[in-house]
Amino acid sequence: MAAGRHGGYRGHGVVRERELDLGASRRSNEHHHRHRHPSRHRDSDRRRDGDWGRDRELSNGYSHRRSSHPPQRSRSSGRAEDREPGELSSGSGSEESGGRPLKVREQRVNGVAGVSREGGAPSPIKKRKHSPAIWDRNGSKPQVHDVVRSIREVDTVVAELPLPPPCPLPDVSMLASMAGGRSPMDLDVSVDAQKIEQLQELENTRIMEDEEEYPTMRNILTSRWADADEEEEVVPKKKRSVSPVDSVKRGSTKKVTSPELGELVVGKNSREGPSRSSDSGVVLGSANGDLEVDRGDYMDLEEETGDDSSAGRMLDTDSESDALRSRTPEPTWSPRRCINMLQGCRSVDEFQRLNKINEGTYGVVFRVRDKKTGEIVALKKIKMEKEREGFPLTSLREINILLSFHHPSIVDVKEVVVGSSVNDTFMVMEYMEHDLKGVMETMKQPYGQSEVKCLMLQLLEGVKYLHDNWVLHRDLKTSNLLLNNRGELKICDFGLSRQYGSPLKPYTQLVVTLWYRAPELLLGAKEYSTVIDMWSLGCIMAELLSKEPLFNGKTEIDQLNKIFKILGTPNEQIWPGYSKLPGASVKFVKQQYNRLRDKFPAASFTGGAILSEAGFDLLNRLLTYDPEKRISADAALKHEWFCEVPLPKSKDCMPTFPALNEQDRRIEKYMKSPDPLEEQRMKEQGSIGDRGLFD
Ligand SMILES: Nc1ncnc2c1ncn2[C@@H]1O[C@H](COP(=O)(O)OP(=O)(O)OP(=O)(O)O)[C@@H](O)[C@H]1O
Repeated sequence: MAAGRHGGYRGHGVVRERELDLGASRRSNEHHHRHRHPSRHRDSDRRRDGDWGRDRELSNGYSHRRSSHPPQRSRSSGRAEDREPGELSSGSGSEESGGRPLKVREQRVNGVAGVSREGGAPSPIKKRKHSPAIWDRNGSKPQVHDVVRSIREVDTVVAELPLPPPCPLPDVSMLASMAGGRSPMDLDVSVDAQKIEQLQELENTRIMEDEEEYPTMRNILTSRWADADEEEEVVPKKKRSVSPVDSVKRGSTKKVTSPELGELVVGKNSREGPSRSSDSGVVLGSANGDLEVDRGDYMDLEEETGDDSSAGRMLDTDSESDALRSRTPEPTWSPRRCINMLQGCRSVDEFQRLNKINEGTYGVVFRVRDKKTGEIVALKKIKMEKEREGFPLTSLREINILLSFHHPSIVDVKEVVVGSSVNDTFMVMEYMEHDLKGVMETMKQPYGQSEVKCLMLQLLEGVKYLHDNWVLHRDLKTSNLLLNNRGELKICDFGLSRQYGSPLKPYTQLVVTLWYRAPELLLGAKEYSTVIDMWSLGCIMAELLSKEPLFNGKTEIDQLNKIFKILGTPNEQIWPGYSKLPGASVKFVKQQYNRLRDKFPAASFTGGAILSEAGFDLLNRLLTYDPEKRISADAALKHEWFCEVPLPKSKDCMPTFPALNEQDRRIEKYMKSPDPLEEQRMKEQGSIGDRGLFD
């Protein structure tokens, strides 16, 4: 099975030969070129992005002899304004459509899923979601100093909004009708939509229940994507710890609190570790001194002490929060509601366990056989917080996104199944033989350029699809990229993903595994968008080419130093706005620009990673310091590198490997970047020697 249909594992000692696989490449290039680069696209791309063939200075500060590339359209003035956030589109939201979601038809280009613009054919999966931006229309942001007024305003705002009414608590009859008395396996696409609705209801129910607990914290009750406005909430303050980010911004007079960069506010039993979400419990200090909260972060958390009221559970008491607290009803969460929501799902007993694939921070993944159909699938058991009853909201988000999104580069979630209790909930996913991290650890030589192109194209297609649909993945890394022996790459693990809206809002910085975390996050930027994912893609591209993580820092400071060492220390000139970032006040050693080419030369006599001029240009664009200038997924897909020899390898010709996921994974001995939650836990336990940038 692991050998795939190629009759055996293709070894990886012939990388360079593969580069010369020009026959297939040429064919696929013609095809690729026809579909991916029709002249009208190229013209418009050039108009927008400039001709990258002329001399220019790279936006990460490196002077480079290729062409100047004018800054891309401003992220705030591009798609974000043109298209209503939350509008689901599988197409490329390019300028040709004025940024509106295009009606597209998916097609395979060189074995890689692509999209083409289609005049009128509606996308079968086009779907409108409720936009977080809707909630911003008044531009009002509740202030900490006026919590009581905010409470009233929240009520008013909620009453005004043209969104669906608050979802009723689910009941058995609703669920019975949802399931239609049939197995979820029998459900067709329309019923699938019902399942998604059900998940949305459940997510909303959780939000509502939290609202019941914290009525003053929530101003969005009904939107499935309500959490996207996470930081608009107003929370009474409690000084748990002081963030150097805030110190930098506000000096020593700060009144409100922010945990340290990415600090996780843990539940009542901190020894049990943080909540399911990396976002969970993260409190952000806003520039104006108000306290802003990452919405989802409260969902799964319990009070720190039993006698704390829920509204003030993470925060120090002051008179406002006391007043607030006195109005706060006791938590009313009932696990029964969750159980009800899961009725109609098949039982996990209908699957035969074959082996445990891997255990991540948030779930355990098993390889199983569907007893009914014989199909091999992956089951991800959702880890529940021990400290609190209830279904983790972030797991709901992950299920919700994965059930909603269908794309060849995104792992397909088929259904949700349950065990004997609500604590045993599983996502049934298509089974993939490997993840990219595991594959690279077993490879003797790194991928060649044509293979990297094949993988990067698939990855970019998936990321473009997410961004077009207003979702940030926020944890792109090699272990979250699954591979099968048909050469297909799929993005998984949407545990940290989140919808974003326009205008940009502050989000928690504690996202993205350290090694793949964008510099603006490391430096404490509170507003970020899709380009944080693009930085991760740059790190992944470099890792594919060299088989080594590009920046493997141990702490935030170490990570920044590693980045600066290779790309140079940024300054206001190459990154306008840099000096205003909280972390920029730290005196970093001045490093010269830009040593990336040393790592990826155009030719190598030692068998090291090589990268053409165009490939290097793309890598530089992905690793551009200034987020405004960093390349988008859409533009990256059209990059010249994918059109030059060696052409992207077709998926069918990609190397195959023994299926790692058919064995229980050994304890990982490999260098591993802690994920954001793990990182937080280590910080709390003091096991990161070199404290973080803002500690
Ligand atoms: N559909 C799948 N098929 C095969 N293996 C999978 C599948 N989904 C996940 N895995 C394996 O399980 C691992 C963990 O999965 P996932 O990243 O979804 O869990 P997690 O708990 O969120 O992990 P993390 O700690 O990295 O955030 C993946 O790296 C991959 O090796």
